Amino acid sequence: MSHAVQFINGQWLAGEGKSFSSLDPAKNQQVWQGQAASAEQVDAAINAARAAQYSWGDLSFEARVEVVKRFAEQLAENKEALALCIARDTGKALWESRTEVAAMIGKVDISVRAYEERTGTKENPMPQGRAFIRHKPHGVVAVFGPYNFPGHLPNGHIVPALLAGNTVLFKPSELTPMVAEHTVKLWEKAGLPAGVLNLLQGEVDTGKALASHDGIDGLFFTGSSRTGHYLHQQFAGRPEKILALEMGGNNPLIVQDVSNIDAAVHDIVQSAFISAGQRCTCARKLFLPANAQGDAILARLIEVTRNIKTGLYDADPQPFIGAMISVAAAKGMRAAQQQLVDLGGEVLVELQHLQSDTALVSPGIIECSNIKNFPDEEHFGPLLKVFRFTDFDTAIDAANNTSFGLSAGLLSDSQELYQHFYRRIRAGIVNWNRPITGASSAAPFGGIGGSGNHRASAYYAADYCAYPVASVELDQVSMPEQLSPGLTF
Ligand SMILES: NC(=O)c1ccc[n+]([C@@H]2O[C@H](COP(=O)([O-])OP(=O)(O)OC[C@H]3O[C@@H](n4cnc5c(N)ncnc54)[C@H](O)[C@@H]3O)[C@@H](O)[C@H]2O)c1
Ligand SMILES: O=CCC[C@H](NC(=O)CCC(=O)O)C(=O)O
Repeated sequence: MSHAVQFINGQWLAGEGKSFSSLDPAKNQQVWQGQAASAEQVDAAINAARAAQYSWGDLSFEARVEVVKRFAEQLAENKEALALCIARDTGKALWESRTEVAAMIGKVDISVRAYEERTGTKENPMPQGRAFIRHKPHGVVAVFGPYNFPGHLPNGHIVPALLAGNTVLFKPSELTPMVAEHTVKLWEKAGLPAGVLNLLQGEVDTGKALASHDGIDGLFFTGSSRTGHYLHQQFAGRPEKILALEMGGNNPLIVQDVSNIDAAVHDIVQSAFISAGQRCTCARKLFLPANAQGDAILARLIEVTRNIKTGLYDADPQPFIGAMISVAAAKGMRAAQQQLVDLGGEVLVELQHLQSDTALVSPGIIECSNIKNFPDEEHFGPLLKVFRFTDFDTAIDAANNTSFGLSAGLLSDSQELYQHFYRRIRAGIVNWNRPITGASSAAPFGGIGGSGNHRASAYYAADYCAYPVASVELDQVSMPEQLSPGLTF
């Protein structure tokens, strides 16, 4: 009998579509198998969400907060099991999976604060009556999640959407279905009413059936710029449906005038190689001065990078990075490295595919200063490209020479240099002497250019989960103190 992996209208059901599975990319073992949701099941889930929306949205905000806080309690009670689930579905080291679960728990209180601050109710005095600004939910929204933070990032849409009174159709990445199932079971234990959150597991066909369905009022997406642009085109001509796109990056990190070389190298490594380079905010391009200090930083970076431990998510001691999401992703990084060599890049540390039947790779560094027309592509893995510069503004111009604009950073002892960098750099996250990964949930999280559509997530997710309603109200209809000219009563 097929595994009941779809959660529709409060019931766990087997999918009616194609069978698919998830492999533990570190151990090359199947950890999950199920059938995708069919178009008919997508339709049924949307109908269930629509049927549940009025009663969910009619609850007081406080009542919705109670349910969401019970979910946070479930996360806390099950944090180790969920962390192991994330590690097995993604390959990421357990120490890091635990931080992802912690981010999921922290998301709840932050989202409650954000809702109240960004979309709460405000009353303003007026001569006759009362003026209010309130917010209302869009209705039925679809949430699409990526594979790299399969718990935390869909959670960053689902929690604010539910708090605002929306009902949700959740379409997780087909690469991490086990995490999605585990998370939705915790929502079920938290007592969400039937139909409020529906899980639609499947591959692209399921995603297309959901995204193209006229029964959704909006779609909140985290994933690649390729898919995001596809969805943006699909929603063209449908301004009545809200679309929030959180997409990729091709992020620069510039270093100039640092006195602590080890600290600079630490922040470069933390920016480029954490999560095996599978974070949207990872540093992809490192700009180093073409001088003795730049040489010293590069030499130390090469030495530290060669000693980075890659390993199984449950190894003891823990590795810095675990496996990438799939063998295909690992091969893709090798191909990207070769493409850059063919364009004139020089391998300083070779990105190696450590075990051909797993996704374990070691991080790589490639000197790309001599590559003309450097490809503006996101290589979503642990491959750092190095560029040497002699003029700081030229480095900033090169850093801005991208269609993306998610994260950027400067490592420098000079505040003046940072103020100049801050004024010139184009990105939604701009850091100084801190890694450019690890953004706070208590701040807006979004990029410009091909990294987003001006709907920042995290603390600003509340903004796209509800629409404003301005009202002027009087307890009884009554005549104004003074009639307008030309009126006779
Ligand atoms: N900006 C951010 O907040 C952020 C965060 C994490 C990851 N990302 C980006 O996400 C990417 C990695 O995630 P991914 O590979 O899972 O992204 P992806 O675009 O391949 O998939 C994301 C989701 O979209 C679905 N999907 C894919 N193609 C679709 C289609 N044609 N129609 C409908 N649905 C479709 C997938 O099933 C999945 O649920 C990287 O580019 C990374 O930079 C961005
Ligand atoms: O992979 C993409 C970025 C992951 C992470 N960013 C966040 O967690 C943003 C905060 C939030 O969405 O709550 C990072 O910056 O490393």
